Amino acid sequence: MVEKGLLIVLSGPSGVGKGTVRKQIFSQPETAFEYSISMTTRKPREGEVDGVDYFFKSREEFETLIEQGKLLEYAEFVGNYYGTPVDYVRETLDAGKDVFLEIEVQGASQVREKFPEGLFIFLAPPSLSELKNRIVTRGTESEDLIGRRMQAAKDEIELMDLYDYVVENDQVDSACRRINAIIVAEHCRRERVAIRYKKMLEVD
Ligand SMILES: Nc1ncnc2c1ncn2[C@@H]1O[C@H](COP(=O)(O)OP(=O)(O)OP(=O)(O)O)[C@@H](O)[C@H]1O
Ligand SMILES: Nc1nc2c(ncn2[C@@H]2O[C@H](COP(=O)(O)O)[C@@H](O)[C@H]2O)c(=O)[nH]1
Repeated sequence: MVEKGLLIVLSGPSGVGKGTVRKQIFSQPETAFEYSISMTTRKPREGEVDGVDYFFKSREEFETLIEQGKLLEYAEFVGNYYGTPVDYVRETLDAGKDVFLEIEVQGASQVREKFPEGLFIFLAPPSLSELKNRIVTRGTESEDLIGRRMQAAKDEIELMDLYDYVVENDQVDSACRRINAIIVAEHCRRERVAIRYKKMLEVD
C-alpha cells in the first residue's frame, strides 16, 4: 500500500510573504511536494494567470462548488471567497505525494479539523509596521483594503499559538530554509514512528 503524502499548510496574515516564500521553495529543483492551486472570486491582479496563480471564479461558480462539496475548506476574506479543491488534495495525498497549501487562517483552522495529522506552519512578520509596509509596497491594494487586511492580520496573529511551528519571515532565504528544515524533520519524525509500529506489529 502507498503511504499517504504529508499535507503542509503555510498560513499567516496577508502581506507577510507567503506567496514569495512559496514561490522560492517551489523554484528549488529538490522540492518534491505539489502546490494546490486555490479557487478565488477575487479579480486577477496584473500578471496573474488563471490556472497558475488561482482558478478565478465568479461568485455563482464558487457557491456552486461549495454546494457540491468540492472544497476542502473555504473562507470569505476581505470581500472575496478563497478555497481549496478537495479532489486534487485527496488524490495527490493518496498517490503518496506531499501537498502544500498557502491559505489564510480561517481556512487553515478548517483544514486542521479535517486533517489533524497535517503540518501547520504560521509565517509571522517581524512587526506590524513591517507587515503594513510590505502590503503597501506590493502596490496591489487600495487604502481601504490595506486597512481591512491589517485589521484581519491582528486577529490572525492572535491565533499563531495554534500552529505546530511559527517561522518569522525576516529574510526570504532564511524563512525558506527554516520551512524546508521543518518539513524534512517532520518526515523523519513520522517515519520513525511508523517504523516503530511496524516492528511492534511484526513481534506481535
Ligand atoms: N522577507 C521579506 N522582506 C521584505 N519584503 C518581503 C519579504 N517577503 C515578502 N516580501 C514582500 O512583501 C510583499 C508581500 O509579499 P507576498 O505577496 O508574498 O505576501 P502574501 O503573504 O502572499 O500576501 P497575500 O496573503 O495577500 O497573498 C511583496 O511585495 C514581497 O516582495
Ligand atoms: N482559506 C483560503 N485562503 C486562501 C486560499 N488561497 C489563498 N488564500 C489566502 O487568501 C488571502 C488573500 O489572498 P490574495 O491573493 O488576495 O492576496 C491570503 O492570505 C491567501 O493566502 C484558499 O484556498 N483558502
